[in-house]
Amino acid sequence: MALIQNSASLNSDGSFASQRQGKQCHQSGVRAIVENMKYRNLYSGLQRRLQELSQSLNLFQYGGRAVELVWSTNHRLTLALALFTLVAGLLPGAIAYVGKLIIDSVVAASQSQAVGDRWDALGYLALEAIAVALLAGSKQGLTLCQSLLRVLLGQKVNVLILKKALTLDLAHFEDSEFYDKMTRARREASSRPLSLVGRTFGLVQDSLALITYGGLLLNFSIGAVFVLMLAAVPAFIAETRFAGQAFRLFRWRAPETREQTYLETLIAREDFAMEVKLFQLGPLLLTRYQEIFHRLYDEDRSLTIRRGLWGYLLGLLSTAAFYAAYTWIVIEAIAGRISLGDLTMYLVVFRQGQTTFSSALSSIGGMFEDSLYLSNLYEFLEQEIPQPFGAATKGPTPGDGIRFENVSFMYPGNAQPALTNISFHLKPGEKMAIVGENGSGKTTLIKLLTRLYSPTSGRILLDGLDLEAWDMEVLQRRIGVIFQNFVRYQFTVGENVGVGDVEHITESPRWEEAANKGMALPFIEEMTEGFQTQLGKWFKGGRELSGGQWQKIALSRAFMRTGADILVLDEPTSAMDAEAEVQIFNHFRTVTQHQMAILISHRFSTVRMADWIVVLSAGELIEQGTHEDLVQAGKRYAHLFSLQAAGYQ
Ligand SMILES: Nc1ncnc2c1ncn2[C@@H]1O[C@H](COP(=O)(O)OP(=O)(O)OP(=O)(O)O)[C@@H](O)[C@H]1O
Repeated sequence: MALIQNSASLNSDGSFASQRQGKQCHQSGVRAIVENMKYRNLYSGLQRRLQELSQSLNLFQYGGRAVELVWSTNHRLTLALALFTLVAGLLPGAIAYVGKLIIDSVVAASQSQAVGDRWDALGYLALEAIAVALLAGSKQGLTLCQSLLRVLLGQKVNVLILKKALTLDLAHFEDSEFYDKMTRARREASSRPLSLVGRTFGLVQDSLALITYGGLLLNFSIGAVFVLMLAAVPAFIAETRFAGQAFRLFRWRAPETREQTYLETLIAREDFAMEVKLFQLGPLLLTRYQEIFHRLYDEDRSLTIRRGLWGYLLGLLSTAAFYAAYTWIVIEAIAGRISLGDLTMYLVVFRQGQTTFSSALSSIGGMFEDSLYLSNLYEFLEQEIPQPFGAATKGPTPGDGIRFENVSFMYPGNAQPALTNISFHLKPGEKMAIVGENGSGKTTLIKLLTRLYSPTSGRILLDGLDLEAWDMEVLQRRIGVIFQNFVRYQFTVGENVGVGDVEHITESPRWEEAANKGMALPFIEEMTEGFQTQLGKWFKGGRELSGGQWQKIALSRAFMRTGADILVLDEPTSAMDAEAEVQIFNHFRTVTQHQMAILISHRFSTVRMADWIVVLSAGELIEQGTHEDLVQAGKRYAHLFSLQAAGYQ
């Protein structure tokens, strides 16, 4: 910028000088700007590269964390792994050295023909055989430890992930990025950590071998060792950079991978099969799946080709350095300055050094890939989850019931509030119905009441105390709830009812009582295995229920919480026949006499039985009162009621 200003002032000053002078000044100013830009570009390019490199190098820290993880999984196996790595790393150098001793002693023995020299040669031979046997043993030991650790570690990481998942809020499950992290973590839980450990130890082993080779070469020339190490640097940097790029690619494409997984699920899962078949969606879904694959494959191919090409070219540099040093050694041997044994040892060192070197390079590449996984795993495990802070087990005015005071709520990421300024009071023993068109906020209101979400503003009070101040467990014990999308567990009938109160999940008398209240008992008793009948089709002998029967099971589940004084039913009878519905509600009133109940329904025949009705529209409470009041008022409720009544005439 300074230069641009400078050049401008030169031009304006130039009005006093000759035109030529002005032109010269202008030209030199432009040249300076161009030079400056070049340096700046070069500098920022260099800075970017360094940043990329340091980001890539940062990933190495996960090697340490992986070792920690393995250590905490099983101390003994980790120690054994380290020991075998050490032995497998040091022995190749020792074997090369013993090889030299064998040749030298053979040459000496053939020249002297002395018995002692012959025994020396045979002794070295035996030593080499022992070392080779040890090496094979340590490699086998490594494989053994790794297979055992793989199983233990897979289990440990899976449990860590699942434990964390249990602490998550509902909002986390709805956050697609976070959900991505969790699915990726789960997908590769059993293989990646150990693979990283295997590669970290592999790298240590290769490095040890390279160091011992270097040590052997040191006798020959320190310069040669230095040149060989220097020649390895470009290949190392290139590998690190490409692995870093692969990492970034992996992160960017998370949404595509998720889409692929989703398409796989649609095509291959039993719950979607019926609709996919009937709508003939199969070919369309498969084409989409393949398109995503080809897009990803094109990116992968280009990176893989560049990585391979650069790896080969830069590898050639180290090969050239190797062979230059090798030629030097051969010349020294011809000149008789080193022994035949030395020559053979260096030959082994060079040959094995090359293989070890390329194996170390591929370990580094692999370590990066594994580190990506671990960085994702740790990001998931270390995500802070704010814990509910309330600890109260009772409110200041027991028997006050539930109060909503100016409650508003907006879902994270939404532009419109789902609820605005909702206020009402529900007293103990009262039955309240919520009505409103689709999307008016009925289910959201229930989610706030059950504390799956907290209001954006306003308060919800139970017994005069804000829900936020209640101990979460105590609060949840007081509420029995079924949502419209309740879970159809692939468990037995009894357990499907029992999950409503996990502390009594296996108590069959309770199942029976709850199933009776939920009106599921008659059809359960008709099944040959009764409460022991396996439900769903995932497991052998499983039986499928009708939609209405499932709803009765879910309703019974809500009745498992005998201590609950609040019952929340979100469209509990939508799949039931008309007779069952009437029966259920008459029955419902008698079994919930002292409980508060909140009921969401689109059927006015049900709604009219409530003591109090709340009408929602676009997130606002537009009317409330008894059925008779609201019909008389002649507003929205009366209109909807008469519409539905007309449909039955
Ligand atoms: N998890 C969510 N994330 C973001 N927005 C949501 C979420 N769930 C619901 N919404 C939005 O909040 C509004 C209210 O939804 P809600 O499910 O409470 O309606 P509802 O009255 O229960 O509808 P229905 O009668 O169809 O069950 C809708 O506009 C909906 O799009």
